[in-house]
Amino acid sequence: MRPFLIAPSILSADFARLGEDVDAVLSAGADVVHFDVMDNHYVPNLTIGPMVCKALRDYGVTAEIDVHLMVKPVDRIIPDFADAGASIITFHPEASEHIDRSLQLIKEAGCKAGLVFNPGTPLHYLDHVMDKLDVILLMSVNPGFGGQSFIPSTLDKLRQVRERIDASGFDIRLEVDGGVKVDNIAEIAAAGADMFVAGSAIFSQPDYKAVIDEMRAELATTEAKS
Ligand SMILES: O=C(CO)[C@H](O)[C@H](O)COP(=O)(O)O
Ligand SMILES: [Fe+2]
Repeated sequence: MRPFLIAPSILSADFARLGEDVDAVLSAGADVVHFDVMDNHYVPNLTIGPMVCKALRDYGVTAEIDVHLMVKPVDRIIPDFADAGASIITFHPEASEHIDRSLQLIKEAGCKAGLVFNPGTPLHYLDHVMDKLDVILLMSVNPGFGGQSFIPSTLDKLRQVRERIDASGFDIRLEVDGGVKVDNIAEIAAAGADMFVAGSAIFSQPDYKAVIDEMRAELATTEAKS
């Protein structure tokens, strides 16, 4: 399995000083910036768009930016995020009229592409697009808000997707998003995830490095077992 990646969700960052907060979490050892885009239509919340992504790039953020689109429709906003410096763009298949086309648009724009599955979304959307995926993101909460509790049935879903990825032979990251914390990250990794979004668990603490170090220590116990 590939090295574990920790991706703080900036949904829980301080929006009044976003550049500094993103710098701080990256300096604390985070790998990827998870960027939650909510449209008050597909999900009942409204957050940030391409201008904020570009502002982070202009501020000097060079880490990968993982744009999690919780929007409907999907396609129109893809080129804007690519131009704004997104590295990875993921979307929810039920929010797209044409999943294959949306994936192609992301790739043509030069970004890595992924599908996101809500806790109740079936995995059959993977059936004919595995060759086009760089990331599969399993939501472990219902999308729309940070600070929710991890839904335990996600562990079984992770195991199923891990099997599908391994059987496919494709190089696909398995990302998990929602309620990830120090005390459950090892179990989540053991179920097959290799990329971990954590918002409130990191940004609610004064010392980001301490939390990220604790997460890595937990992940190391999983690595040692596998
Ligand atoms: O996509 C999301 C919500 O829709 C967020 O990325 C997610 O909830 C992260 O926040 P937390 O770690 O606090 O659960
Ligand atoms: Fe997210």
